[in-house]
Parts: sequence; structure tokens; C-alpha cells
Amino acid sequence: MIAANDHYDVVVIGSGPAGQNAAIEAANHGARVLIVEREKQVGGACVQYGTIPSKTLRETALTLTAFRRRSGGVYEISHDSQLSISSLMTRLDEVVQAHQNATQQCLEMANVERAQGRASFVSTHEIAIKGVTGETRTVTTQYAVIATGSRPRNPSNVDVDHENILDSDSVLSMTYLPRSIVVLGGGVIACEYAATFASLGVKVTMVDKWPSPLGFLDSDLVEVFVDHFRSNGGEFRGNCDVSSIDWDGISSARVFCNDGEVLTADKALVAQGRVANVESLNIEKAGLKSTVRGLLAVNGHCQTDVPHIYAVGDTIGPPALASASMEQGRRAMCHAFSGSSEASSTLIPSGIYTIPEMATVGLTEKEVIAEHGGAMVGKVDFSRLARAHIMASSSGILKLVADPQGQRLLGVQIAGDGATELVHLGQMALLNNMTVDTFATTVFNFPTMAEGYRLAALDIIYRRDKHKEATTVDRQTELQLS
Ligand SMILES: Cc1cc2nc3c(=O)[nH]c(=O)nc-3n(C[C@H](O)[C@H](O)[C@H](O)COP(=O)(O)OP(=O)(O)OC[C@H]3O[C@@H](n4cnc5c(N)ncnc54)[C@H](O)[C@@H]3O)c2cc1C
Ligand SMILES: NC(=O)c1ccc[n+]([C@@H]2O[C@H](COP(=O)([O-])OP(=O)(O)OC[C@H]3O[C@@H](n4cnc5c(N)ncnc54)[C@H](O)[C@@H]3O)[C@@H](O)[C@H]2O)c1
Repeated sequence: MIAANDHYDVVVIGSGPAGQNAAIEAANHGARVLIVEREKQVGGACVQYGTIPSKTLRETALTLTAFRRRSGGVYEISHDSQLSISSLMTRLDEVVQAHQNATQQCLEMANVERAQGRASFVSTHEIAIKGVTGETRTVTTQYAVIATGSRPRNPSNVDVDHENILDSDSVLSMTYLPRSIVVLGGGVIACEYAATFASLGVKVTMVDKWPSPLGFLDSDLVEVFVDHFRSNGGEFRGNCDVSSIDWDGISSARVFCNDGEVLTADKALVAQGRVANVESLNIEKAGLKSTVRGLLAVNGHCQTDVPHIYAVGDTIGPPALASASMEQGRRAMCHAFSGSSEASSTLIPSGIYTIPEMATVGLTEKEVIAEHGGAMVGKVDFSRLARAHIMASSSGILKLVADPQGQRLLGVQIAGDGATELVHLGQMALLNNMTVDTFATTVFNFPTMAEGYRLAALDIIYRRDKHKEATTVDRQTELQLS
């Protein structure tokens, strides 16, 4: 029999960005909420292995290389094989701890109760929690939120041993910075780690089946990234199918390509996508089943086919971002407790923390052409920005994409230092249906990187005027001929 105090209004499974936000939102609506997390600490993969640690290592790499860049090469960094990853990440523990404490505090302040253990469904309204010592407690709930996140997809032809052949959850457990690493994959995780390691002097080879990395991004941005990666000694091998990877038992990870080539390096990192943590939840007992891709299907309110069970974050698939997961958690509980949630915004920015970083919001040039039959694009190279020179950040591009008439802004793409912050200015403009002219006629602080928006808008206006001129000449010729 279940004790009365084991009944909750909401049980949230998983304490990553999606779960935390769902729990806090539900508690703010006056609900009695239990958050179940199998790990000792709250925060999810985002804090333990994902966003926070990878960005902390990158920040350290940037700080080290900033000396080199801004001193005009006076201070050089060379690879130090004795350099321990932990000494490079002196701030990591502090950063992770600070983030965990802040999360824990928010949950406590909202009176969210916490249970450590592995949760699984017993029935549609019952959830079993298996604690670390093996004891099981069963709770009942009015609503359940599945926010169990994801883990690396480890292909069957690769034996990830977490020592020499690593995945994105274990890569930062390396004791020493390797001299060389082969990175499998050309997606976001692969490119972010490849860029960070290359900037730290590691010889990096990226291998992917596609001809270029980050295929979903505007090719102008990818070019900036690849150029910079190469200038740091990195190599990208596209169109390469890998048949297997192993450890030679002595000193090298070996990557066997289908064309017969064998790549060797101190370590290999497998970054070929992630899979949702759904299997161990016994979802069938709750009347649910996963999609063919192993995800949970939801509607616009993040509600599954069983209306009182919501699924959020990486368990529902793309965009699989910490940023989007937070909003999904909040939205789900707004729907549960107020019966509605605002329409889901499709305007989700994406920030890729390569070196230099990249960001995009709205439509790409290709998408605008496909949807509107044409696009007017304004570009500014960072080498035109005074602030970029001052910061020694002159490799970059800011691209505004407008409708074919060059009036309405439809997308913003940026590669270069500050891109992930700068993109939000474009996001606000898109949300408010601003025209290109607003950027051109507005005074920006000088010197700033944001000035790039004004220059790119002026570029569109210049093209628009040229286009008008050409159309007028064509029309005049037409009239003369008729
Ligand atoms: C290397 C890397 C870098 C990234 N960088 C970024 C970035 O810069 N920006 C960005 O927006 N996103 C980034 N992401 C993506 C982001 O981390 C995820 O989208 C986000 O963490 C998803 O949040 P979540 O709450 O769904 O799941 P998670 O953060 O994965 O949390 C799920 C939690 O559920 C727990 N759990 C699982 N099963 C159970 C169970 N049965 N019982 C109890 N608890 C359970 C897990 O222990 C975990 O704590 C990155 C990911 C990786 C791997
Ligand atoms: N800055 C950020 O926002 C950020 C950073 C890191 C990760 N993430 C999120 O984490 C998620 C996972 O990242 P990821 O880089 O692992 O995934 P991804 O989908 O970005 O890239 C996967 C890569 O693996 C390759 N691949 C996939 N299946 C393959 C197969 N069968 N054989 C060979 N290659 C294969 C793909 O070609 C691709 O290059 C992403 O959805 C991303 O949204 C976000």
C-alpha cells in the first residue's frame, strides 16, 4: 500500500534543464512536486558532462590563446604533453559546483522534494524509485514529466572503452592532454571539441561521412570555422566511411576507413549523435511507446499520447538543446496547471561554441530562396569592424537575410567572436518583424561588434537600390522598344 504522503501532484523524472524547469513551474502553481534523479547531484548531463564542462574547457582554451592573438604572437602556446586536463580546467569544479548549488537552491526555494534513484513506471499513475542501495519506493502522481535526457550513441563497430576511445560523456576524464586525437563525426559536439583541442595545440583529425561538417549551417559560416580550424593545424576528412576503431594495445587508437586508410592518434573521440534515455523507464506500463527513433512523441504542449504524462528535453528529440529544454519544461507545466501555454515559438536560436563561435536564428539564405523564390543578403566581414580589430577577432562574418525585396528581415547568421550573444539582437528584430532599414537608420555604439548589423543592413539597402536601378533601366528599355 502506498502511504498518503507518497502521493504527488507532479513527479518529474530527471533533473537536467528540462526537469528542473518543469518542477519549478509546477511548484509555482502550488503543486506538490517530487523530482527524481539517479545521480547524487542535480543538473543533468548538461552540468555533468555536456554544456557546462565543454564550455568551461573552451573558455580556458580561449583565455590561453587570447594572449597569443592579442600579443601579436609574442606569447606562444606549445603543446605540453604533461599538461593535465584537470589543470586546464581548474575552474571546472567551481563552475559545476556553482551551477549545481544554484539549481539545488532554486528547487529548495520552490519546495520541490527530491529523491535520488532510478525511476520507472509501474502504471499510468505509479512510479517506482529504486534507490542507490537497491530499496524501492513507489509513489503515485497526478501528472508525470519524463525529462531523462540522452546519452552518446555508440555505434556497434566501435568499442568505446572510455580510456583511449572516448565519447562525449567521458572525453573530459582524460588525465593528460593527448598529442593527437581523431574525432569521429562532423556534428556540433565533434566540431566544438575539435576546435577546442586544436586551439590547445593537439593535432586533431575530424572524420565524417559527409563532405563538410555542420551540414545544417549556412556554408559561409562553415567556411569561417573550417579555415580557422585548419589554421590551428586541424584537418577535416569528409566523405569518409569508418569501418571500425580499435586500440592497438600499446599507444594508438586506430581508425579504419573503408577506403583502406588507417588513421592513428593518441586518442579517439566518438561524437556521432545522442540517443534518448527512454528504455529503462518501462513506458509501456504507462501506456506509452517510443518512436522508431527511440524518442517520445508529443504535441505542442509537450503532452504525450497519455494526456497526464508530459515529455520534455532530449527525450523528444530536436533541437535537443539545453536552452529549448528549459522552455519545454516550463511550457509543459503551464499547460498542465493553467490549461494552456503560449504558442510554441519556432524562433529558436542556435549557438555553436566552436572557435570562433557561430550562431544562427531564423531562416538561412537557402531556406529563404526555397520559401520566397529569392533572397536579398547583406554581409559584413569582421575585418570591417573596428571593435573586431581591437579584440584581434577579425575573422568572422555577419549575414542578414531578407525577403527578395530586401525589406523584411528573415534570418541572421554569424560566425566569429561574440556570435552567440550578438545573435539575440537579430532574434529580437525577427520577433518584432523589424525591417532591414531599422538597423541601417539606428545609431549603434562605436566601436562595437553589434555595429555589424548596421553595416550588413546598409549592404542590403545598397543591393536593393542597385536592383531598383537595374529594374528601372530594364523597364525604360522595354518602353523604348515597345
Ligand atoms: C558535450 C555537449 C555539449 C552541449 N552543449 C550545449 C550548448 O552549448 N548549448 C545547449 O543549449 N545545449 C548543449 N548541449 C545539449 C544539452 O546538454 C541537452 O540538450 C540538455 O542537457 C538536455 O536536457 P534534459 O533535461 O533533457 O536532459 P539531461 O541534461 O540529459 O538530464 C537528464 C537527467 O535525467 C537523469 N535520468 C535519466 N534516467 C533517469 C531515471 N530513470 N531516473 C532518474 N533520473 C534519470 C539523468 O541522470 C540526468 O541527470 C550539449 C550536450 C553535450 C553532450
Ligand atoms: N552548442 C550547442 O548548442 C550544442 C553543443 C553540443 C551538443 N549539442 C546538442 O547535442 C546533440 C548531439 O550532438 P552530436 O554532435 O552528437 O550530434 P549531431 O547530430 O550534431 O552530429 C552527429 C554526427 O554524427 C554523424 N553520424 C550520425 N550517425 C552516423 C552513422 N550511423 N555513421 C557515421 N556517422 C554518423 C553525423 O554525420 C554527424 O556528423 C545535438 O542535437 C546538439 O543539438 C548542442
